[in-house]
Amino acid sequence: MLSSSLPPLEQLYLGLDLSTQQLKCLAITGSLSMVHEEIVTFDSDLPHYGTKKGVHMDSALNEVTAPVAMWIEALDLALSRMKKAGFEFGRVRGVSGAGQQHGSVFWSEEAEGALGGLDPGKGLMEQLAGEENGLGGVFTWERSPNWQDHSTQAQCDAFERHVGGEEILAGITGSKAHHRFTGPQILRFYQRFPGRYERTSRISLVSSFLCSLLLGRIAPIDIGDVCGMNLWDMRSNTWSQELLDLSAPDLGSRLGGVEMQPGKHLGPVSGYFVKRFGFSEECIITSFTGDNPSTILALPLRPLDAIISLGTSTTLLMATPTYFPSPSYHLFNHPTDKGLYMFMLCYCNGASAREKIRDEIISASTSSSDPWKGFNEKALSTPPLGKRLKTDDAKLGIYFPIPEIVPNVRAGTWRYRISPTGNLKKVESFDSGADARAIIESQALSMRLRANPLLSTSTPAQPQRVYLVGGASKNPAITKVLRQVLGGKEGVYRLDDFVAERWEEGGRIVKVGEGYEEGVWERYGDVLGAFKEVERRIGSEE
Ligand SMILES: Nc1ncnc2c1ncn2[C@@H]1O[C@H](COP(=O)(O)OP(=O)(O)O)[C@@H](O)[C@H]1O
Ligand SMILES: O=C(CO)[C@@H](O)[C@H](O)COP(=O)(O)O
Repeated sequence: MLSSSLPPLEQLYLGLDLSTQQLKCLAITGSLSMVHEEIVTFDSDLPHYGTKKGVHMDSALNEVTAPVAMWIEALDLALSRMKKAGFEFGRVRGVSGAGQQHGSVFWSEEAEGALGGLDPGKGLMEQLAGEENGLGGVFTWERSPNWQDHSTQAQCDAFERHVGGEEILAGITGSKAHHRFTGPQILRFYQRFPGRYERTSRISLVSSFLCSLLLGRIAPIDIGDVCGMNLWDMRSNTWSQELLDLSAPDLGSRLGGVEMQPGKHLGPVSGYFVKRFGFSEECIITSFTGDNPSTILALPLRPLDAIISLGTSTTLLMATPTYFPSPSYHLFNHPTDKGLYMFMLCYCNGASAREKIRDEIISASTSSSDPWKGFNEKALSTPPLGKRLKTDDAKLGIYFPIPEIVPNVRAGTWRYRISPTGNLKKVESFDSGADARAIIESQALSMRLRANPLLSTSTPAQPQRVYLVGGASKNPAITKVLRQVLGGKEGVYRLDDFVAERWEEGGRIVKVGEGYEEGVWERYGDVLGAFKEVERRIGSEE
């Protein structure tokens, strides 16, 4: 928690982020200086939900969900802590926010009445959440499917079969069918719980759910986040009626309208927050969007600039004016700029995969106050591809402790050696330095391979600038290997503070190094074909 004294009457703006592991709440001034930060970490602050890294996993069903009550309690807790710390809610002029993408929340017909009639004498939990699992009549399911869920293969197949294949679905919705996308998830919900679906009157995304709590009525889904559902026709910017019909009866009315106007003022904050926390009646709630669309708004991206978010998921984001859909990546509507699209790659095996390898190769006895020290030393003392001499084999390792999205394969670890003549050989183990380096290299090689269609409009096929954000962006070994593999003509930068002073770069972004290292980038280019072949072999093992 960080608080500082404010000049009198300075107006404030609040930003909320409901991500996988935490609810973050930042208060900034009109000149974008941060004055307060409140973080509720689900596992440690709300341990009674029993989540691990914010979710419950049922490996037998490949199911990953989060308790909706936990999110409601997190909002209660964050705002209560701020009030206790003396935060002046009355100065807040506007609130917006972001949510982890794809997750859905199922409201009953009691929801609108409950949201609009909250008693300021009581907490949110006791009014919106019933006894059983914390939820009563307001929700028809106490859980929300998480983006790491892999339980919807049959439903994804149905989506692609229905339109004539993954290419066609990607053409319509900007993405092929993905397990985590809301359309296939709703189809599974309807098939498993037809009675609950029948009692569902509205369905929100995580972003519009959080917005609804503050607005005191169910908020529309936003134009960027809607593209993570496999239900939105990107060509006409309308719901795809054939995909709605495939998913569940009368789905359109349950999803409601989509907010087409970016950053729209949806209305004043609900009276509940005025009376309970002291918000001004004039405080405006604007559209909330997905966490990735909102990340792209943190920077004035130019063509071929890329943002890589190294959080629970790894995502690579770029802005592009061309709608060129492919099953290999996602295209979303840009959340604020009509006519621009957000290119995205999203990997499940980001932070947790790196942590797992770190814990496997670094014994407890060598642990220091920095849990990454040993891992970093090993990664940095190993040459690119674990290859010291020209006559050595190159080493490629793929580490997916949980099933992966890109490519869509089961959990597992695969290690291959590539001989100087290009022959691939599967092996059981590498030395620990090669493992440390290979996990970062393979995550970066996968991004390079898939971003190539967009990047190859320039020579060499590298991003202009690479901006790194999220938990691992402060790790020097991870950032070094990433820039060696991906390049970056104008260098690689880390955002020290998302909230820049009206985008004055000085002091807010830190150059972590040149992107392009002559000779090294080319060496990684030489193994891209072998990397693709390894992925093909892994896929055909299924
Ligand atoms: N110094 C570090 N080196 C590598 N990884 C780190 C470091 N610090 C934090 N992380 C990783 O960052 C992850 C959390 O990232 P964050 O962006 O806060 O997550 P979220 O996806 O919830 O927004 C943790 O799971 C951890 O593995
Ligand atoms: O599924 C995706 C994007 O498609 C994820 O990026 C989620 O949006 C959650 O992200 P984090 O919790 O890692 O920020």
